[in-house]
Amino acid sequence: MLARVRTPRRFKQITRYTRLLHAFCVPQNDSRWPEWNVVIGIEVHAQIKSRSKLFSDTWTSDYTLPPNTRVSPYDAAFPGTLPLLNPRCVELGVRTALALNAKIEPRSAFDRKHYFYADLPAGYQITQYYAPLATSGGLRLENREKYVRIKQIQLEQDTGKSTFDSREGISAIDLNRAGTGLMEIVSEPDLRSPEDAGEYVRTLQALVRSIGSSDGNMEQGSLRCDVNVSVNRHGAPHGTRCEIKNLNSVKFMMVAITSEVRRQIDLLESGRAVAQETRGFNEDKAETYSLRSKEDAPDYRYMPDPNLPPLLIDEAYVEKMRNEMPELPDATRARLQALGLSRRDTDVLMEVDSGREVRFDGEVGRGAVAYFDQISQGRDPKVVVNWITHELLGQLAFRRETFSDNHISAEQLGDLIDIVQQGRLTGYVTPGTSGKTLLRHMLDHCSEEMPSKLAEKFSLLAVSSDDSALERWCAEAIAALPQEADAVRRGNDKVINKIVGRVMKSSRGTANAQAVRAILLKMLQ
Ligand SMILES: Nc1ncnc2c1ncn2[C@@H]1O[C@H](COP(=O)(O)OP(=O)(O)OP(=O)(O)O)[C@@H](O)[C@H]1O
Ligand SMILES: [Mg+2]
Ligand SMILES: [Mg+2]
Repeated sequence: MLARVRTPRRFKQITRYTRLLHAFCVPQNDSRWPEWNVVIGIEVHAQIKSRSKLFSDTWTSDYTLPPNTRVSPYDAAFPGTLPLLNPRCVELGVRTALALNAKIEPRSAFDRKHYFYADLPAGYQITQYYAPLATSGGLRLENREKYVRIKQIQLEQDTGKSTFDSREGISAIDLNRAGTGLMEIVSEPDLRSPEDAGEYVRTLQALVRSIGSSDGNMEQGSLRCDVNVSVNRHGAPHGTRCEIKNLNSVKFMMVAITSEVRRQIDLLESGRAVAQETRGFNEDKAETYSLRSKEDAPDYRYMPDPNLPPLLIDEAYVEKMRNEMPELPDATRARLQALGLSRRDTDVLMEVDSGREVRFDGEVGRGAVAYFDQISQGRDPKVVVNWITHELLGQLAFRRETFSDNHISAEQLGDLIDIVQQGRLTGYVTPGTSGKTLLRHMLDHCSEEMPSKLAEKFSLLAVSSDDSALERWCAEAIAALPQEADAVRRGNDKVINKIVGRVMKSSRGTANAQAVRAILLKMLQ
């Protein structure tokens, strides 16, 4: 007989590391480019979700505000104004670094990166170049069994926005965004395909959202990617990289990488070389184009910012942040699956959840996972998830609404699930259908009324056999049908169905026919 041996933890760890090692070293055979290895590293810029900007006390804005309504003299680089570091931005940066398992540097510093552009009034951007906030982290890609190393995380300022009006021939400058805090999260070149890159950005997006450090909204520009791509033949060292700037959708990023890989392979196969350059992406043509070559790369003249002291972070602060960390997506997934939810249901809940608001001051998240957690207290998790993902989300989708439009509270949905599960709903339709009808009614009519009360109002609650209403209806039916009643008394049992029918009619279908029959028989004995 085979003995069952528990796999020691260390062994499991070693297997995992071997797998990781393979991800780095083993050539990937991709049928799209069978002879080539693709190497990708991504710089993600995530806008920090703080109330005020990185170095001024002006409130951060979103794209809906009129231009230049959130600008302080500092943001506009008026002479004599000085930066003052916003501790909230540091806190959210540290939380992000912890979520990425990175090492928080006890001493980091701010530098000036000089370049001239109309949306950068000071002529330099404050960033962390020589000493970043955090280093050597990593992110696990659940669906691709991959671990991507994170080189560093740094804090920096966002720029303003310039829009060129080609008819008038002028540029319009909006400084609302100028000075907003950004986290630049730089990966090592560990990604090997457009799909890896897509999964990496989505996972990172879910992570920053789950800890509330960024909206991570690519369409609105609060998460932007610079993607570095190179190709090499199997076994050869990494090739020369090109950096594609400012991609703001996962889909376009994947298209941009595919097209860039093909361009580089075509160059190399025709005997030419790939020149290191910065490139843009044309969405209409699905092509990348050259912005500037390495030779034209601006000299940023980095220098430490003389107005900002080094940022010192002690272990006690990091420990405090670590203790206050909310549940991270990996842990949430594991917890939900341990409750018996299917992978699909878990994914749906977490996907719907990703737009959630999470605050650290004790307030609970308003997302789908929090909703599920609240309702599943004391109820069957699988039944609850079914009501949320199938019934509720299904009806919301039918109404072209999303989860954030849902106004049914956790208590209300919990109550609805209870009355359906306990078989208290009945009617001419099946209990499940009545439940769905009630749910639809609740979505149509925003109210705080509990479903059990609504069911009572609409006579959808089953009347239990000990209910006095039942006996009253039975007595009334006997009085209304004296001949039939006599027939039953004389032993003609079949006639009782007519009296039962009468009672069911009085109860508008809410009575339990078996119970009615039993009561009638007792009364007519
Ligand atoms: N051979 C390569 N192929 C693809 N990507 C690479 C390669 N070598 C490095 N990279 C990636 O390029 C990126 C370099 O980013 P980093 O911020 O360090 O420097 P940079 O792009 O030169 O500076 P800047 O922040 O000014 O754009 C990293 O994500 C890294 O993983
Ligand atoms: Mg960079
Ligand atoms: Mg770069």
